Amino acid sequence: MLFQVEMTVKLPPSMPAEQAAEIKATEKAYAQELQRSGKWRHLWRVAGSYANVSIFDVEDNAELQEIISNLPLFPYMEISVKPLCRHPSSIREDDS
Ligand SMILES: O=C(O)C[C@H]1C=CC(=O)O1
Repeated sequence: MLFQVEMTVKLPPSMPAEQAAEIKATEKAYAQELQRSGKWRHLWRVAGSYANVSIFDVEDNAELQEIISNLPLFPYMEISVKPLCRHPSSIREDDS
């Protein structure tokens, strides 16, 4: 199942820079592992924002929830999820 997920990061301004850097590094490793596994299919920065638009390819809603809730930045993000299905005019083989 494919999902579009939008994540907006809102770290508290009071968080020490060292702690923020550690969380971001852990997040990066987790995100890259999920990309290598194929579960996190696309990851795009929203220009001008500390936000991303991502496409996840997971078994079901429960797996998406598990992945997202384990993101190290999860407590500091606003997240929206939209389920996707194949567009009838798509020419891409891997859209479903
Ligand atoms: O930077 C972000 O958009 C937040 C998050 C998503 C992947 C990652 O490495 O950090």
